[in-house]
Amino acid sequence: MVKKTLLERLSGDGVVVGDGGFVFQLEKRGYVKGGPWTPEASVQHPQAVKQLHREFLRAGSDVMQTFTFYSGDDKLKFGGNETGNKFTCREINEAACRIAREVANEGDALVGGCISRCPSYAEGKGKAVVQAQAREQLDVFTKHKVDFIIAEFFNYVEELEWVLEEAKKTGLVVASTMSIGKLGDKAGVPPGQCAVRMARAGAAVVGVNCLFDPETTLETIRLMKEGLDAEGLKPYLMTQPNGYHCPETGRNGWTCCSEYPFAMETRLVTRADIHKFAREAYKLGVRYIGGCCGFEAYHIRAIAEELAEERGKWPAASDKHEPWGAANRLSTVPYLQKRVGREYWQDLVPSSGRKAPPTYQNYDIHSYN
Ligand SMILES: N[C@@H](CCSCCCCC(=O)O)C(=O)O
Ligand SMILES: [Zn+2]
Repeated sequence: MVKKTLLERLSGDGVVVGDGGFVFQLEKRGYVKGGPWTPEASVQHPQAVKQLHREFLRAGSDVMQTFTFYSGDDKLKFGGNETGNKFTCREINEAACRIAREVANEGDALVGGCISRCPSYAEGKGKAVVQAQAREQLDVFTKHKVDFIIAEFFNYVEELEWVLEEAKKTGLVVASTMSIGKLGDKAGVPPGQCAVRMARAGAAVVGVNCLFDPETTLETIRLMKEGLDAEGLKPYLMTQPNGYHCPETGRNGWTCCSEYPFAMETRLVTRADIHKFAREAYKLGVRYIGGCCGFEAYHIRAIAEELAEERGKWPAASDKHEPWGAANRLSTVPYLQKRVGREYWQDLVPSSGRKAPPTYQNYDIHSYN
């Protein structure tokens, strides 16, 4: 089957549904070490990586992002991490490309070769070192014929420009996202200027991923769009926020929350939140809509279901899910049978359930017999 390319899917107002979060999900499942967050699981536990790709494919993802986040050799060794002595970037990227392609071929999905920021930039090692690291990763993507490149999670637009310079040489389409909020990158470059520089450096798709929640991400992509419009630039827009409500953050996003990274659970977004996010992103003109850390398969399904009409298709996982809880009618509990419909779920504000701070509601437990 000849698959439509990324640009063919995006052209004509098409919508591409991205995948969800890998390192956070695989850490919870015991296959990734939180802290370094490196992707050696692509070599050590390929079945676990494959399973997660499959879950996102079934949920509606059009893209299998190679599990190569933070796979640069400098990151694998960073801080004395033993991982760098046991695994190389090349072998991780090779394994990850094979896994992503295998699952992508189980459906109509594309493979996005994922490259992310490297510690060498922040350590000031310079352009030659950063670009040599990027070439190592990009070479594997070229060899494995990935469908396009995803350059993600950059917090300095200059580093991303250096990587985009190398990525352009592959001849592949590049989608690039920065991990920034309304305040812009770590050097103080505002979001609009970051977007303009990404587009001018050759990215066909520009946007933001992670670090910020869906609401902040929408505000940031709006600023990016304004910057692009002012320069008459029209790249496609992409958003893959994290899946945790964290409005109280400055330039460094959710890492400022004391709960980051191992106690974020009560902040997790609901599927109703993601319906809202997907719709707002679509109305803003975003056409590559996915998620990052915290986004599980049911969140991706919520994107695919919210935009099913625009996409002209439903995800496979919808055969086990009737939108807006309609299947609750089949519950044996009378009052649960009533918890159906968009009007019930879309504005429900979940409690954390904890007694302190008092964010739980004083239910009369006898009213639910
Ligand atoms: N494509 C990747 C993006 C991960 S984004 C950030 C992960 C944590 C980074 C950190 O705390 O250093 C994934 O889905 O895991
Ligand atoms: Zn993330």
